[in-house]
Amino acid sequence: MSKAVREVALDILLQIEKSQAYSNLLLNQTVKNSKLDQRDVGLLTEIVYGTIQRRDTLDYYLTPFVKKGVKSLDDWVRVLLRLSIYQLIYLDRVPDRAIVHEAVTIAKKRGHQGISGMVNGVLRSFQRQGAPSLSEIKDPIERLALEMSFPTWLIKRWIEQYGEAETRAMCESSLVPPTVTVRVNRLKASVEHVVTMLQEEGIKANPGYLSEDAIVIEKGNVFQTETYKQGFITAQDESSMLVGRAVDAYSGMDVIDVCAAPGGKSTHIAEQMDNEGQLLSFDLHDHKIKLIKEQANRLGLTNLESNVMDARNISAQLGTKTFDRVLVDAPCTGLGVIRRKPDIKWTKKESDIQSIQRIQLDILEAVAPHVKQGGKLIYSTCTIDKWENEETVQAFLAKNKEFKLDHSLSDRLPSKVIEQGRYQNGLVTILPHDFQTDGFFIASMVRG
Ligand SMILES: C[S@@+](CC[C@H](N)C(=O)[O-])C[C@H]1O[C@@H](n2cnc3c(N)ncnc32)[C@H](O)[C@@H]1O
Repeated sequence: MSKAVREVALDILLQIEKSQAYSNLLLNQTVKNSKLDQRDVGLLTEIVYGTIQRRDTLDYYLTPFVKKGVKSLDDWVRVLLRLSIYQLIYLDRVPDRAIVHEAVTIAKKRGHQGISGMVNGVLRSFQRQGAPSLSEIKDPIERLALEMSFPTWLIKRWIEQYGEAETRAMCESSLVPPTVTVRVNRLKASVEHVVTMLQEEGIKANPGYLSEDAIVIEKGNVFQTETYKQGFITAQDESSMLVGRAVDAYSGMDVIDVCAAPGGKSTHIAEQMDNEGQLLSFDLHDHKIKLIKEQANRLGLTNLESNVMDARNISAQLGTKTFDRVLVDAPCTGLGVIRRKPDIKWTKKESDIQSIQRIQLDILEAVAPHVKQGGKLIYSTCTIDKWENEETVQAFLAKNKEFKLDHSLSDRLPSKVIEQGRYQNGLVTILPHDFQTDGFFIASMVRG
């Protein structure tokens, strides 16, 4: 049973490494096409995420045991050793003997006698001698980076922006498995009612901690339930739900969401508009529009219309049309959702921040004339990098004097966020460890 799981894990990890495939998408796809049972899926998920999350720490631990150097190993051997060491250190439910035996069996199957002997030798030496201490690393930034398994540039950047304690807390929270949360479709039922419906279908669920629309799923596959299929709920993180509330849209308004796919926030806004008025949901990519439409159909939303558009060319497509609310849930580095997509920390480069900020600013500039006088422009990201957040907003405001920060945003945020001290003058940043949610940034601006 578990031998198959480890081979599948090895293949997924190799694919992520080679083609920079997204871990969550690849894992979901593999699980869908496999015959693995629920327990095996749990183990597979744990090994894949854990090995990516702890990649650099695992390589550091392996270093004294691999004479020719971890980097010079064939990719598959390095990944096999990583995932085996990960299990030896962090998983209690599999006996160490079985972990080593299975690694050696896989090595025999994929390589020659010498390689399986080497894998056996490395893992047995590691068992005997244990992991080398990280305290030998003198440089504090390098030590924290290896301890938490984060790239040094990111640790440095976060320390500059948030200080050492917050950086450590953010890293630690990214190593904890993410919670599954869903948003209740208020057009159909209340949170309490949906919790009962889910319990009747064998799902352990509780009202959310941060968002008034959220339900936290403790146990069970919620996406197989009738409650889900009949459009009572949508998968969404609790901090992401705060964006929909920040938009402050109600029935009869003209609203536009220019970076809308796969539709998490658009469908939330459409629900708050009581399925009335007009919500236009656009995205750059044609194939993603289908996802928005599927969600809107499932949820029974008829006030939402979706189409392809490059937000930077909005005027060419919509002329001079203006809206009461404009949402820019911008493309970003995703540095707030590393807990959910751990590969982000290895694939993003520091230079990506600057190039993505250019796109964010271009989108804001292009949509600004389409905000009605007295209307609101909401800018959100799932990154916590200040350059993509506060700096982007300040740069936009400096050039667009008719916009001001909207201080009424605080009225639409949960009191917990204000008490945490994360709100300031129309801007809010939620760090991943604040409430064990995704990291998020929201700015609300009003056109004078
Ligand atoms: C953070 S995601 C949006 C998530 C979405 N709002 C939700 O809640 O489900 C950013 C989206 O922006 C889209 N995008 C990137 N550049 C764009 C552009 N120039 N114009 C419109 N959409 C763009 C991407 O395809 C991606 O779907």
